[in-house]
Amino acid sequence: MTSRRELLAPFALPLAAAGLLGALASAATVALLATTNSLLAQAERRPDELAVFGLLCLVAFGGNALADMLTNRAGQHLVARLRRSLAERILAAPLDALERYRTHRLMPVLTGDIDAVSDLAFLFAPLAIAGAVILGCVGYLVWLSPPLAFLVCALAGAGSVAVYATRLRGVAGFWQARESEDALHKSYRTLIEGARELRLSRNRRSELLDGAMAPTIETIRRVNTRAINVFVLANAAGSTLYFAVIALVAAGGAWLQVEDAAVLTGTVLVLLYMKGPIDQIMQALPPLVRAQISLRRVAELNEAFAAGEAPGDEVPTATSFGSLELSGVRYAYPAPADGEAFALGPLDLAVKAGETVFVVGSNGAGKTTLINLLLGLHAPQAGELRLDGRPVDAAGRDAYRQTFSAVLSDYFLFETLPAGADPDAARAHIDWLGLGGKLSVEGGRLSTLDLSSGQKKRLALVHACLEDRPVMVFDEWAADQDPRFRRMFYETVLPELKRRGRTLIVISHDDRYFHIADRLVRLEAGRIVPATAEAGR
Ligand SMILES: Nc1ncnc2c1ncn2[C@@H]1O[C@H](COP(=O)(O)OP(=O)(O)OP(=O)(O)O)[C@@H](O)[C@H]1O
Repeated sequence: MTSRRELLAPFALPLAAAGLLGALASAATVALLATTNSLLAQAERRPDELAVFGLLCLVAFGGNALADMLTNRAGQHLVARLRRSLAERILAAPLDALERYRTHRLMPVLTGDIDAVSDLAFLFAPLAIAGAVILGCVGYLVWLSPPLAFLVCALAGAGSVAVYATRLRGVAGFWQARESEDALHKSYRTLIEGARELRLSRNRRSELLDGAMAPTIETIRRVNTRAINVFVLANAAGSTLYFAVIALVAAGGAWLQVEDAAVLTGTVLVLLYMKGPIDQIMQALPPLVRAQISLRRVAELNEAFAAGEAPGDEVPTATSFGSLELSGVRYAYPAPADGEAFALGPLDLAVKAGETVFVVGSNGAGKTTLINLLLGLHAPQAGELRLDGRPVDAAGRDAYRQTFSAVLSDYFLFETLPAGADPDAARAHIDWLGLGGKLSVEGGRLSTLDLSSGQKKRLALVHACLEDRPVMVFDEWAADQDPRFRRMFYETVLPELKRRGRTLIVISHDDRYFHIADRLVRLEAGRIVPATAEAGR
């Protein structure tokens, strides 16, 4: 709740100003109605009354337009601010928190919910104006005839209570549909990311379409139809009730002892006019409810990533780096529902500047988990990580990570060169890794990323080489290289990087090349075990 208030707080002032302007415009509108009624009742039009009429038109127009423009501006600012602040929070979030949240839950919030929240602001001025017009109209009705005004208010009050109760039922429906939309997003991801596998398997296709997507789509259709029908029913009932009130007023004037014809015509005129703002409020309810739900989701996301990592400023340089150390470090993944969690450690490991360390071991032994801890991507749950003898805490973790350049096993390839990279150096590295005829460097960008998987991996290595970082980490880099480039990686690239003074941490299954390492670190079931003397032969 606090978070929702925090999100909207900066917009309270412009929205309040818009509300005031809206109220001014509404007062002018009600005055216009009164003037119209008195002009209709007179045989002759006085010039001063016509001038007042013109002036009121101007105030109503100006107030309405300004109020709408103010809320539009506040709404656009709100969306821009939410987009930026959520992106910042996601970038600063610890990786574990991001992995726990899951992409299929993240994307609908970043795309749909932020836009829906802006409806709150866009709807504010029209609703404030509509509300003020209704209030003004009621005031005018009371002035015309208190008994008639009382009748109108009693019937309208009863109608509002009925509409509010129905609205609560509709809200529950929208909330249910929103949960299903997350499931739909998960299926969309499978649809796109599993495109090839789905084309190879009819069974998987029908499993996805008929088994997962169709029931979800159907649930959303059913729930949304029902929720909107509830709103529509409430609106229709409100409209009918409204005409019943007008009929009562028209026919029952005598019964209420209203003798003045101008009072009766005035009341009917105001009632007819009031129908517009009342309908406007009714129409705005569904988007308003959706916006409230979206705001709750945005606030949840904001809260989930509230504990971001502070970007420290002390970044080690290639010359200043001395060593990194893990001491008594443990890390366990959350336990799956039907099994035991994998736990790494406790383990101790020190890597000194200029060393080439190979991390080896069987599948699932914990090599990537160890690398994620060394890179500062996961925080140790026990023990300590040290850089040059100094413990790395949460505040220093982002700066610590700037020590490394890495090509991870599920790496992401950027289209642009690393900031500050020399294009000539980039071209030299591209040629060195056999990509010369495949792509070029134009204004800090790579001409294409349409490459084979082995070529993409070489390009990721180019990026890593261009970053001037003291420690380089490779997670099974050579796994998808042909024998020539695999050999080149171990016998040419790694020795060259070592010659340049880089510290190298390499996850490898290529036991033919273990002798390239200064030292082997062997992992088995999450623990470091003594390595045989294969390294540095
Ligand atoms: N995100 C995760 N959540 C839960 N458990 C995980 C997660 N990632 C990995 N694991 C578990 O941790 C164990 C170690 O995984 P890790 O990726 O570190 O192994 P590895 O030695 O790099 O294996 P490989 O040689 O196959 O790449 C595995 O048994 C796996 O089940």
